[in-house]
Amino acid sequence: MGNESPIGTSSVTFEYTHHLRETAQTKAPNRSKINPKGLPVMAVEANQECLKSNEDLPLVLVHRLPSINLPLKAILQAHFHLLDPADSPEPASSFLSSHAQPVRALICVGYTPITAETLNLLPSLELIVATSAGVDHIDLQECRRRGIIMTNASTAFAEDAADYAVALLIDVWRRISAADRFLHAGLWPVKGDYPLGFKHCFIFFCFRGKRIGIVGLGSIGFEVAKRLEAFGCCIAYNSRKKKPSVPFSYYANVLGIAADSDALILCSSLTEQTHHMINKDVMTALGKKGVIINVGRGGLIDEKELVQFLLRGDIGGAGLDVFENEPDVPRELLELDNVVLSPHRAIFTPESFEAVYDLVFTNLKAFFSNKPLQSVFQY
Ligand SMILES: O=CC(=O)O
Repeated sequence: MGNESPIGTSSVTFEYTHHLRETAQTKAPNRSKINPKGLPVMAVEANQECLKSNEDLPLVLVHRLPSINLPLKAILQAHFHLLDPADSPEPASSFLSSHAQPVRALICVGYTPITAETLNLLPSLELIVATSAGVDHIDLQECRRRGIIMTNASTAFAEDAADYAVALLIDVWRRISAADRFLHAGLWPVKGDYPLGFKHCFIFFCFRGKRIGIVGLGSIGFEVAKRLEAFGCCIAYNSRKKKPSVPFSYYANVLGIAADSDALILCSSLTEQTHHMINKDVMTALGKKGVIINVGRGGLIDEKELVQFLLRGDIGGAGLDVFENEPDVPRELLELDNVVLSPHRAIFTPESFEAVYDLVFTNLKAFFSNKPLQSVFQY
């Protein structure tokens, strides 16, 4: 999720809408104007009124950079007493010191960093609800030490991220973007058919029977597996633990899965343990025809090594939605036809964000009623 507003959907879920309509009708039965976000205007106003009397609602801190919006806020305000330092002229740290001592639950919006210093200002914090799939912007070590529970949005984003990962693989193996550039440049009539081979090597690969190694079989990885199984691929996975209910072959280490795969698809979270897990040795094991797809985080790969492997032809190609120093992309990659690049957009669909609304709302409700949480981050 980028630094711009990550939540820009056109509709909201039934529960929110239902609640808002009810509120709107009670407070102002004659008005039914709809605001641009699809919420009844009166409901939003009614929620603002609620604010005046919402001290009894469960307290939730909104943690966001002022540049990141939370349109969900109007809806949440009807159910929770939201504390949002970004709305106050006070510096965030003094706002937190004076108001946030009793906060037990926090919504972390987008990639707003949560540092140990911020956590120190929140002595009662028990739950972080992240609106992103990745949580590498949060001090995980400190959260673990404090026993803070964290939920992320990977279940909400899983299908869209998986579609994108498969699309990148199709593009790398079937050279769709490269062929598109060839046509856009007007080269078909000049150079003839788009070349099928390069240096004695066929560049288009079919999917049937190809060995796919999924690194990180969480909700996103699992959706990738389902899709590629339907393409006739053989699926294996690497994760911290073997998953007893999963029919795919398990590899305890990434070197082993790389050696036995035609493509590695990275779906893991970035943590201290997974940082640069795709290193020189792993790329060597993957081999000259091997392809890497990354919809996790740039830091999973030693990017400098990746560039060298691609330039030398020591791996077959890459499809990358994420990079180590976004928005900077290594310039060398821009020249390569066996590399498909995308500006961290795998999860950006209105449907995904609608699912995030649901998840955030459901988890906060569950937490304050001592019910089980969804999409709990394991760390
Ligand atoms: O990359 C997207 C996310 O972490 O939500």
